[in-house]
Amino acid sequence: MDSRVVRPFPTPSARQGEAPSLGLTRRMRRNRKAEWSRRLVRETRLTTDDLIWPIFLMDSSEARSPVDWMPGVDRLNIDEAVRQSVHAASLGIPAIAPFPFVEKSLRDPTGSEALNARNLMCRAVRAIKAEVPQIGIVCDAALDPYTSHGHDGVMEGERVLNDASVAILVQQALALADAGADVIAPSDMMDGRVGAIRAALDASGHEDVQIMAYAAKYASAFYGPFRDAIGTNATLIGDKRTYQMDPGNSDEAIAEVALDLDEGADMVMIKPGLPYLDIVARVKDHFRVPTFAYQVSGEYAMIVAAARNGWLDGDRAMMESLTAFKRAGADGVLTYFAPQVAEKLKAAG
Ligand SMILES: NCc1[nH]cc(CCC(=O)O)c1CC(=O)O
Ligand SMILES: [Mg+2]
Repeated sequence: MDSRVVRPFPTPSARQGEAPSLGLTRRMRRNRKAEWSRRLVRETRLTTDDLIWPIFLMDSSEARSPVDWMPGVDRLNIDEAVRQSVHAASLGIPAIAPFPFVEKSLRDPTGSEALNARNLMCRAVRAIKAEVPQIGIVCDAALDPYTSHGHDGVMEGERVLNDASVAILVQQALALADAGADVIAPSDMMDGRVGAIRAALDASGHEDVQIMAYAAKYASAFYGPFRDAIGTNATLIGDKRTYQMDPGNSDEAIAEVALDLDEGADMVMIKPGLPYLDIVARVKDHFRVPTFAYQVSGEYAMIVAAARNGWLDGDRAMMESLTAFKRAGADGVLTYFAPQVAEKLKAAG
């Protein structure tokens, strides 16, 4: 050990000037002494270009209805979703990711409403594209908003079927692409769906539609508030552990990402976000491809709930958590905070 660091500590009563100097060569605090210097040495920054904004859609004459488990987040009707997309584009947010709250009467065992070219998602995508063509629209491919059992695929008894589900997801993806989706984001975790969707998109003139694969999606408790937002907390039977990943696994995430890239994914995603930053870092280091993370509903709810109790500074926790995604290697983040962050970054200049 360096002898300089074993000197006796100055007594607590000693004032700074009177204390014997530790004689340090390197003082890490020097670069932190003022804001200009902290700015100069900062390694990562969050920008508006890093944001994808997930929004919730509903079929309603009301413009908005609050999501109880996500304070500050509302479901939007199509007109309001268009207005909010205009707002997001004006703030410079590159893309939105709509999710539908589907009427209970439209949910059935096979999620057939997902294939309806006039369903809520398809109508919203068309309306947004017509009004704000410059904003990217990332559309989820999964059946859970549409199935009476709340699973992302179709079932036989207790089992969620893989290949039969993929056949339907492909049709759903085509309906979304026909409506004008820029990116298809399969969140279902069936095996082989990226390749099947890619082939079908290519065969139908949608070569330019990108795929953002929810490649490493874990069976997580942090999706709770999302299931309130789209009404699957009431429908879901059992859990999703036979298709979403086990939270204990890391090598398996590498295998999942490798498969999705081989099958044609343009971008990959890790989900949830903050509890899985090790996976984000590992995937980015390993593959060097566009890598995204989803700061999911439960992460949003934790920050907002604590902030509303006065237990933490919500704005700072929001910025810090999102900067952490960038530091871990994410190229961008899906976050319910997107418009707040964009406003804040704009105000800061
Ligand atoms: N295909 C379902 C889906 N797509 C996005 C989320 C969660 C997003 C969030 O919690 O914010 C989920 C939930 C789930 O798998 O049950
Ligand atoms: Mg997979």
